[in-house]
Amino acid sequence: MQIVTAKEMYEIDRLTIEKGGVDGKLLMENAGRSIVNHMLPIIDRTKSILVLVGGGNNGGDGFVIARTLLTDGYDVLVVQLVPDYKIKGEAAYHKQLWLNFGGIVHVFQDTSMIRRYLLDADIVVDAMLGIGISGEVRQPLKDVIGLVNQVEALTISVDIPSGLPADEGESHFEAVVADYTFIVEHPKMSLFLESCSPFYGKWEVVKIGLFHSNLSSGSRIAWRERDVKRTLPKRSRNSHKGTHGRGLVIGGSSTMPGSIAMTLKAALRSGAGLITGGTINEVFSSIASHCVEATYLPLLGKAGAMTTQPVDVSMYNAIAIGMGMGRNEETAAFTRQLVKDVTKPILIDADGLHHIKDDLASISQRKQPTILTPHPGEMAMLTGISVREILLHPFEVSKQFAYEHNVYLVLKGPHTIITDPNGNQLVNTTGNQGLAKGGSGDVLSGVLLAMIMQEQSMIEALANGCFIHGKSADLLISSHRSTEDLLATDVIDGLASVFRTL
Ligand SMILES: NC(=O)C1=CN([C@@H]2O[C@H](COP(=O)(O)OP(=O)(O)OC[C@H]3O[C@@H](n4cnc5c(N)ncnc54)[C@H](O)[C@@H]3O)[C@@H](O)[C@H]2O)[C@@H](O)CC1
Ligand SMILES: [K+]
Repeated sequence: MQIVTAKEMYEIDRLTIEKGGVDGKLLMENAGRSIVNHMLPIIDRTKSILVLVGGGNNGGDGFVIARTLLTDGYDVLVVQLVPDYKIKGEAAYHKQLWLNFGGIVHVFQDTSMIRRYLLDADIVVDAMLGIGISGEVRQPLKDVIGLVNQVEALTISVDIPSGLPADEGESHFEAVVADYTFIVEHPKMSLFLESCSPFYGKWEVVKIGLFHSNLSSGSRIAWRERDVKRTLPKRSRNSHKGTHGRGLVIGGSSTMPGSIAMTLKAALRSGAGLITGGTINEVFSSIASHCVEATYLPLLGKAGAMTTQPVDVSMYNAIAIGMGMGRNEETAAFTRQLVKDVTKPILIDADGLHHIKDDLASISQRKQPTILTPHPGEMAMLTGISVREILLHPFEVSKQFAYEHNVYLVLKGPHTIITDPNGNQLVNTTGNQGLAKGGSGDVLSGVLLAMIMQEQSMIEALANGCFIHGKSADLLISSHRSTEDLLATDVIDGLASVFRTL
């Protein structure tokens, strides 16, 4: 499922009309009809429906929706929020059809009129503004959006909640808070932004028959279960423990022994053949009994943390480093040296990210993949860009960083964005707020390590790992856990139910 900017959406629309020869009026008919088909299961025939239409093609979709519902016997009222002369082109065509079919258009007079209609409506269809919005919402739409958000009626937005930007980078907006949004053909970027996604409510994508096109701006794809099923390597009956690779996890310190234990266990539960924990004696003795399936590589410690030393990694296929290792200077020097020397794929998380912060230049020289897995706070530390700015432009910030430093970047959050060094991006579609807890990242690193060790394209391996991790949390929340009590270790236990369905 391709994620688009407004500009890309218009480009696909243009190609469909010019190259595909599909009339724009037909696309609008398809959009309105598809949306009604998706609405039917959630609307009741006895309810009264108010369709609010604006002056662009989003409003045109609104006229199609109104006509389709009217001919199906629904009680529909249309309020046009702009004067007649503003309705042009395909929208004017569909307005005329609405009138031909016996529909009435109530033209906006004042907000008290809207307030009255809203109070009488059970369902509001928001077709005021789509992806064509520019700048801050003007009056009277601004007030109307405010009123829509005050009433109890079920609000269904067409394509995008009115007022919401389609792209990243906008911080000031006033928008409809929808209960449902039926998105035309491709999710817009804002669906995956922390500041915008809550406005969408529940959402579904409706197909209207647009041209398939490869955009020049690189791929940006929402990664779903069907993608995981298609790309996740199947375990062969003939495989042995070495087939699925040997992984090494380096981390842990006397005050944080649990982190590495979770990473080891998560990697083993995600199909890793052989996993070794590289850690200091104090950690090893406290966790070995919790994770008996792993083997251990003793590392030299000083004051409860790792110190500089050579490590032979020749027998491992991939390495994860950083979890719970602490931030002292010797551990940092050890991490930097190891990352520089190792000629294997290496995933760096948590404290490891702090250690390599000032050595990103040598990271970009590495010949084997480097995977960095920061949350926004760590991303801010790595880039010097504020968390606020990162959350405002996560796609662009990720792309630039991955390209500049030649890394695979997993920017964690409610919609984790995975970016490869060429700027291709996959966005995870699983997970819930129960994962916003200590230990979640350690578990994710383990799942990702197991994925990296199996034969998959690197970006797909990372996206599959994020999907599986989030899905485990989702399944637990939908059965016997809550977002409050969910623990990182529960997510490890939940992996079984995810793998059973993939
Ligand atoms: N492939 C496509 O792109 C298709 C798009 N369709 C619909 O068309 C929409 C895009 O249509 P348009 O490009 O006409 O744009 P919109 O319908 O989103 O908005 C354009 C209208 O809003 C007004 N406007 C812009 N900024 C404003 C602001 N800040 N305050 C108040 N009014 C403002 C403009 O004056 C114009 O009248 C999509 O969101 C979708 O719903 C569908 O009809 C089917 C095909
Ligand atoms: K809308």
